[in-house]
Amino acid sequence: MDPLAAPVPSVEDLVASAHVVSLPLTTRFRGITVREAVVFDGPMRATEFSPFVEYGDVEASTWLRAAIEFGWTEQPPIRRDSIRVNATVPSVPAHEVAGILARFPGCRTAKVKVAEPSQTREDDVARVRAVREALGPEGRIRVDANGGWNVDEAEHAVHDLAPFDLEYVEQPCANVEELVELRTRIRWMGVPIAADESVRKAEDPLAVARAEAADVLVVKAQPLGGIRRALRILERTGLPVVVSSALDTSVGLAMGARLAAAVPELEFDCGLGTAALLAADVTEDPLLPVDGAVPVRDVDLSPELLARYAADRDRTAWWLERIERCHRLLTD
Ligand SMILES: O=C(O)CCC(=O)C1=CC=C[C@@H](O)[C@@H]1C(=O)O
Ligand SMILES: [Mg+2]
Repeated sequence: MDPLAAPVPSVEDLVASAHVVSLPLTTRFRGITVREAVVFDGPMRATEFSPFVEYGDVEASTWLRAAIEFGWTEQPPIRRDSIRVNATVPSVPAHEVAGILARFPGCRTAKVKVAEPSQTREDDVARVRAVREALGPEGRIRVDANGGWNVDEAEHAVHDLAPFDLEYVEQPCANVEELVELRTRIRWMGVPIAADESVRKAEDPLAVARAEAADVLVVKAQPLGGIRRALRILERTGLPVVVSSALDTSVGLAMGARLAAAVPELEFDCGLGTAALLAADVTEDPLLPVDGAVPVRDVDLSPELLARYAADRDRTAWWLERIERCHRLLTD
């Protein structure tokens, strides 16, 4: 039994407090235009369960553990009450970049999606160039390939993108061995590597640090099983951290902000500004970036918005069954 695991409420309690929503996005992101999520009225605060629909139950049950911990238990002490965030730029054509950045007022850092399978390296270069032009020389730019390159492709891409002055390249290749190889090859270019999927989807989230495959860790509260587990992973690796969202509603973003607030040292801006990519939310007071930061606070659910964006009957039934299966995995 994991000493960090919060007691699991009954499935009846979970289902009774669940609201399944379907929120439109402003821009297509990781192939979706609608974000489905479950938010709960937890006894401590509103909380969220939103593993992507294609994830299996074992992976999704880790996200449920996080939801329960946040909604049903006290949280670790915080060290800051506001978190600087990056703008998140989906794999849009270069001419749409300025419009996206305008949704993230005051953000000095932008994370740019690259390596989209249907696009070319020239598309990536054009998008990153447009971001550099918009942010000016002081801006910080990081790119995220979501493991989309092999080592050679990644080396060429970093070579082409380095002139725009990259803060780091996130998950350039899919696995840890490739990251190690790439890290050796690009060391002379001075572009650090950040690991995301190699932490949040790995059976052993510490493997990437042990292999010295990355310079920075991207951590997300839900996929890592909650704030306490994420903090424990960070403690054990000692690497600098970027806390990021999973394209959550403002409720999940509040969980992420809470994690970012509890981290001992936070030198990088965090990927928690993504409420700006949602065209609708579950609260009247969303966790949108203001002056380049989001506040660390709980979020009040809006009954009116929950009703307006409620998922249809079939999707609601699908999510409630998923909760039941994940609950069984946590209690068996
Ligand atoms: O980090 C950010 O700026 C926002 C979050 C973000 O990019 C992601 C959220 C959810 C799923 C992922 O494909 C993606 C990521 O890979 O980091
Ligand atoms: Mg990522």
